[in-house]
Amino acid sequence: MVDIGSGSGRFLIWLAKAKCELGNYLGLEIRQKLVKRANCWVKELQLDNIHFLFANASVSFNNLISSYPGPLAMVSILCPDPHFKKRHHKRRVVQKPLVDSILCSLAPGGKVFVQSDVFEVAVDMRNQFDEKLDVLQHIDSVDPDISIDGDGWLRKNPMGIRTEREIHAEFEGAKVYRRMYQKKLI
Ligand SMILES: C[S@@+](CC[C@H](N)C(=O)[O-])C[C@H]1O[C@@H](n2cnc3c(N)ncnc32)[C@H](O)[C@@H]1O
Repeated sequence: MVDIGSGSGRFLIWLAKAKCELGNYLGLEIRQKLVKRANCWVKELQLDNIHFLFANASVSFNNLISSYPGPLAMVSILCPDPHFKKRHHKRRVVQKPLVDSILCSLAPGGKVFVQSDVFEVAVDMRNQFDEKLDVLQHIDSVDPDISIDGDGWLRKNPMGIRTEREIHAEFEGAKVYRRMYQKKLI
């Protein structure tokens, strides 16, 4: 699993501890200090199934992942930086080339999980992944236990582990908008 913009690493470290049977976890983060600190925690916790890499995912995702032997089970992009100003939207991490690379690297049945507490950013991510509904399907059409609200957002975090930003946003009373997709089997 790859978490893009892993921040403090909280989410991925908890996941790697809780679901060690599921495989390997890689966090990509553009802030080197956060990467260093997260890898220190990994060492202290003696986890051998997780690593954080200092990388600009927009530029390096494809290269990094193509050197990994085997397809990905999941890619998450959780509360990415919003870059509110219109002229800065091109700095948002979810752009067409990244979406295409993610879809290429996912195993059939592999999942993409995106969320944001900023509605406009969530809609932007949703639009970009909804454009790929020939390859992907939204998880509510696959898993009857998944509940979505009237606007198509997941009612709760399906991973059961929250990110740092998510905790902060929910503590402040904000809604977190979530979508999860699964790559079709054929
Ligand atoms: C708002 S924080 C959210 C962190 C974490 N996902 C969470 O939900 O708590 C966004 C993170 O993405 C990182 N980031 C932004 N652009 C990135 C890029 N192109 N590649 C990798 N990380 C990036 C930022 O440094 C920051 O740590």
